[in-house]
Amino acid sequence: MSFTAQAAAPPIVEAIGVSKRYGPTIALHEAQLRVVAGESHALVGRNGAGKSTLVGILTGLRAPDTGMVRFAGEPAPPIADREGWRQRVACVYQHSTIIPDLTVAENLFINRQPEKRGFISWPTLKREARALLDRWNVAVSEDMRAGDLRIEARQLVEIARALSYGARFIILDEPTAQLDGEEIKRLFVRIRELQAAGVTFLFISHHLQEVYEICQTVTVLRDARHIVTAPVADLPKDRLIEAMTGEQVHFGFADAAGRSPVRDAPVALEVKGISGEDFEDVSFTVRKGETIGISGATSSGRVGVAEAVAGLARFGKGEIRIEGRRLPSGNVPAALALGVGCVPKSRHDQGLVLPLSVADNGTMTKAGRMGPLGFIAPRRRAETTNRMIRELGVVTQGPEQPVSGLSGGNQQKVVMGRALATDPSVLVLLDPTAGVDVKSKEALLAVVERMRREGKAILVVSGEIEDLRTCDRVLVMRHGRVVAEKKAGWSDNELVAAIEGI
Ligand SMILES: Nc1ncnc2c1ncn2[C@@H]1O[C@H](COP(=O)(O)OP(=O)(O)OP(=O)(O)O)[C@@H](O)[C@H]1O
Repeated sequence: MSFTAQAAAPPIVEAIGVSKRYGPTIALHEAQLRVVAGESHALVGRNGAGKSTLVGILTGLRAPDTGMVRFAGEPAPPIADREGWRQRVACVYQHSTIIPDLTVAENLFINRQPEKRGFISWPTLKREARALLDRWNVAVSEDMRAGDLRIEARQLVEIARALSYGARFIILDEPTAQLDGEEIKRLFVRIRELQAAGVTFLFISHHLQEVYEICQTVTVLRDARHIVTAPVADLPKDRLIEAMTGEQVHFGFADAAGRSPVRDAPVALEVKGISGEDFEDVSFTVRKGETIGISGATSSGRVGVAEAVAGLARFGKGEIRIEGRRLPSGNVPAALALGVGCVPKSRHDQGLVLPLSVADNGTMTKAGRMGPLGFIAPRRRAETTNRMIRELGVVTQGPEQPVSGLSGGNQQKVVMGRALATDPSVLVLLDPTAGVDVKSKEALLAVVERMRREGKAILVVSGEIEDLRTCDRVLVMRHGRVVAEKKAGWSDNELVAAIEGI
């Protein structure tokens, strides 16, 4: 399409004056979005700005209270017409919609298997799946169990599935959140190829540099409202952040570079030669008042080491001591009892019970400590929860609100609050700021710094530069082993080079 034809054509998708409330919460207020065919369009905003609500409306999962959605100038299908929506739009979520126990081919053609006289024709199914994967250049076997796919491959399979329904507009909801540097580079190559082949993307990310790298246009939502839509080239980073936060801000992430090293404080965490499923012979110590980072690619073994310290994963050889006392392998209650607090990797699968309240989630690790038989006296529960809400700045309607209604950043603050509720001496933080916006990130890292000053020993396991900058030292892992150690003061390039082994 020529540039003038493109400008004249109706947008591939348009949301006009869309509003949505959840009880007293206004999730969207007369919001608008206009995505031109062929572009990659970023949708950004702080946690709770209304992005997921808008995605729900654009994909027909939720009806707006007022306003409308149009696709290529035509009104969207009725909500009940799932097939109609699938032909126009798909969303690849952070949490996969793929069924792990089915093969890739079965996942691609779920509920629309080719039939021969009323029976599913397996050879045809496989053949069609192969053709579909080849057409979109997805190098994945159609016979593979979908649960065994890496996240990167799983995302491509989901994109191919959406394209096979006819949709040429795809929403990517934080697609890079669980990928490492190399994987992100490969994903971006594929996005550009698909874009050249006529696919339009709406890209949601809290990593603003990615917006500049992959998108041509950006829309900012703030407090349920549309703030601005502009070419990314016209909106430099400080103005973009200003649009997101509504204030001129200078972010002050804690930085360990100027701090004098902790030398004589007692060792709180001692890890000696431990080996586990994906790591080998890992040793380090963390003193009270010290923050140590572990970084590396997603498959480097960094998560395994952290989970071993938190009791979430087993280790075979070696030993872990918490203030001198030996930690049994793979035993969460024992880790808690010895004084380990943990922010686990996935706040949905391991962290929070979504239907339960802020108070229930926040005090869960304390049951059994506050009273006999795990019963927590209502007054103590309320005190603990209110303190957490205050100290961590959780934005919530109150202690009894289900955490499912909180934004991502506020959910993460509850996970952090829960890790701190037992007053641990060792804190293990896995990707503590994943999926949270710049300001919540700053707030969470300020809490980490406060905990360090109070004398806790902190282990931060992360791929995020800002998280690692709070650390006195960063251990870099590759293929299950610690291969480098960087003292605070490293440059981004230096650390990335160590992580990627360049
Ligand atoms: N099911 C729900 N029940 C009650 N409130 C909700 C529900 N879903 C969203 N909200 C509220 O609506 C507002 C907008 O939330 P939304 O999830 O759309 O924001 P977001 O921009 O996607 O945030 P994040 O970046 O954290 O994912 C928030 O205040 C949120 O708490």
